[in-house]
Amino acid sequence: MTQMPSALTRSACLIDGEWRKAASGEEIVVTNPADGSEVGRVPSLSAAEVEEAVAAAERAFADWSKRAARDRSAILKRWFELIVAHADELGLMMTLEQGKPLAEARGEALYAASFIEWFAEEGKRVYGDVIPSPQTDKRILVLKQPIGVCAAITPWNFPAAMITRKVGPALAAGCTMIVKPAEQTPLTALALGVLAEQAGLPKGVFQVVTGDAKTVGGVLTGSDIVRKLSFTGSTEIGRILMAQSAPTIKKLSLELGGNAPFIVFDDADLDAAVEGAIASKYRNAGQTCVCTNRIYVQSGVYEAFTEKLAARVGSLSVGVGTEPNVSIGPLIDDDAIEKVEAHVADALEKGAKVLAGGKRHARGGTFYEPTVLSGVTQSMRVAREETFGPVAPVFRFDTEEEAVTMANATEFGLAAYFYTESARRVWRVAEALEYGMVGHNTGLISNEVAPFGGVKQSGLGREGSHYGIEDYLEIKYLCTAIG
Ligand SMILES: NC(=O)c1ccc[n+]([C@@H]2O[C@H](COP(=O)([O-])OP(=O)(O)OC[C@H]3O[C@@H](n4cnc5c(N)ncnc54)[C@H](O)[C@@H]3O)[C@@H](O)[C@H]2O)c1
Ligand SMILES: O=C[C@H](O)CS(=O)(=O)O
Repeated sequence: MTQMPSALTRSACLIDGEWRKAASGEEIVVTNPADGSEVGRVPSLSAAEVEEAVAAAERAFADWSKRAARDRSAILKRWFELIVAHADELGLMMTLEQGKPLAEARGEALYAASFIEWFAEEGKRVYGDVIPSPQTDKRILVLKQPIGVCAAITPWNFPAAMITRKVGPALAAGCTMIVKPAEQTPLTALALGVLAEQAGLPKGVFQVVTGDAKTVGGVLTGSDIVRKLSFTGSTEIGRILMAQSAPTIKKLSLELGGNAPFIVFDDADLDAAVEGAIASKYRNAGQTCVCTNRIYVQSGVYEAFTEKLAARVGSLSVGVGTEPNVSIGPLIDDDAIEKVEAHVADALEKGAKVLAGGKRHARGGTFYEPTVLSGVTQSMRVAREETFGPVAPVFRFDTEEEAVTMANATEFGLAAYFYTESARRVWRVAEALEYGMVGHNTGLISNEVAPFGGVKQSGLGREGSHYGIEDYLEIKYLCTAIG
């Protein structure tokens, strides 16, 4: 049985520079989605213990916010280097608690590290403004200052990157951060805490708390000391947290659900489009917020594209993430595979056909065959709901206008993709798609330098890029009389 790397594994929370268990002794068991085996345990903290972390973050803010950006940057760079140096161990931890194949998991560790490296530099370029005054005896300046104590609540599908995409800008800006990871994948978050300590982050600057989501979330959203909440997860929970944050007027960053369309026009490079669809659809077994959820193919190439896609999908290997050459790991839990099954069943009942997969994998558990459905229509659940699994429903369209209208027919607006060789069409379609991020002739758009985020009910704000640090800063206007 593959074990968690002991040097990075903690069964305690990081609070005020100490590794602490819950006074009650209550714990949350962490299991491997591939076989349900226990891979670790973490504390189930009480509200009072989370409050202690909030108080520690406030104490740490006094010094951390006043340090020179260059000094904060130096510590963040050491953290970056340690994450890179431990990418193999962090990858193994993610495979064991989240299920993704080792190669993907190690890739996520490096992706997570890239946000720390990026914001270690961005923190040194938090510039203000000097504005020409309308009065000659006054000077007008704009300062940017760190918000203060921040909290982050993160999802299970990217146990490392969804944390560093928030903690990197927060700490670079001079804020302090308390993270509540998903109950399914807390061990990776705690491992980041181990490396943060080794990097020299002062106590209280970065803390990791685990426990009942409503209990921990209730403290983090209800405390007036916490001035900002950054949440990544479902739109349903995002609405709840937004409402809970209202009484204290918290600044919010919300990275929520998606329902990405993938449009293939008649003039597309079909082989490239198939590879792009594979990359976008089946990454993390389809469990990413920017995964293609609907594939729209123009009539002239519908049969050719679906035939190529089905053949390619048939070559994807399903297995335990620690095994070699595995493309598709298990889904995170029973609820996840039951939702995938329900979406496929609904589509088939309404006339769709299975071109590949279409059922649970012979390995059992939460393994599902990578699936391609043809003959899909807007009346089916896969058109309206985020499947969050390895299912590619392929719709047919005739005109560009029809494709864009169907692509936009959702309350979500995170990512969209389209393939065409027409330069004129690139501008028309990219501007018409109601999404925060658009990929043209590519199915992979995520990196640390670009603004990641959605519109409509996919969220608020942007992460990564030079925009990402703005959400952790307050603008102060200074008017000084010199007469
Ligand atoms: N936009 C993005 O960048 C992005 C990235 C990853 C995942 N997601 C979305 O997240 C969803 C899947 O992830 P998930 O299942 O972990 O989402 P989720 O919303 O169920 O959980 C996300 C986090 O919220 C916590 N949580 C749940 N209920 C809570 C409550 N009442 N109070 C406080 N915290 C609570 C969970 O413990 C977890 O830490 C999908 O919709 C996916 O699209 C979005
Ligand atoms: O689930 C969506 C995350 O944001 C993952 S990624 O940033 O697209 O890799």
